[in-house]
Amino acid sequence: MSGRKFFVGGNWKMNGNKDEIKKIVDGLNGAALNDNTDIVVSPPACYLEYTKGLLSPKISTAGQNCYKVAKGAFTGDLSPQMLIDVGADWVIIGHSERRNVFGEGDELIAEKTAFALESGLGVIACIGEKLEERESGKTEEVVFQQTKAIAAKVSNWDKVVLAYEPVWAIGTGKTATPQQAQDVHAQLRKWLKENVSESVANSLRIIYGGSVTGGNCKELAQSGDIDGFLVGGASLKPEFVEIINARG
Ligand SMILES: O=C(COP(=O)(O)O)NO
Repeated sequence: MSGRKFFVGGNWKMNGNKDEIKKIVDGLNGAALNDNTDIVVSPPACYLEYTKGLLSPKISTAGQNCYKVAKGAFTGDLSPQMLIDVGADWVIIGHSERRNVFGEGDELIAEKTAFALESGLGVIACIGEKLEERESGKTEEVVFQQTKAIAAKVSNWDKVVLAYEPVWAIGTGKTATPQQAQDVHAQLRKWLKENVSESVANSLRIIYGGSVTGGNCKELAQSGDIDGFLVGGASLKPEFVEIINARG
């Protein structure tokens, strides 16, 4: 195997309330979870401190986004410092919903990634192509461009996890096949070796997201360049335990 520790994140998106979060966390705290997996859950920001207070220490929390400065006149946004203040160790940046719903571009995502890292957070940096880009053979061009923008601003990759999330697989039930995902992950690792360093290419966790379930996670986890998952819908359900334990 790669020697890279398996990483599973649960992106709860804009879902949940205190009662529902308590039920989810009770389920996770009561489950037998693989010690060889880094586990992170990402509730809406307003529930981060509440969730952290309920969680077993085996599970970390992540923000779903943050801005690129520590404070200021940015109504509605929040900073890496605020996420750290409420116990988060990680932040998801550049999710396709931030790109395609809220119009965040590669440059801003790269700047936010760099500042979050400098502030002490780990970053789950998201990339992925749209269906029309895959169908026109532009998958590699798109994900390389997204990664290149991040690489231009990031000097220390130790606390970066790269999440390949094809937009056409997010929330659709149309999961990439293990071969499709493995192919892109391998190409990304090759790009990193050629454009960043062999050390970063070998050590960076590249995780897959897009309709991962308890039913497909084990097959996906058998691919050598798939180092874990970023899970949406299924992370709100008991099957998230199976996904955490996919690489037993
Ligand atoms: O957005 C996702 C994936 O969502 P789904 O698992 O619901 O496809 N991860 O960040």
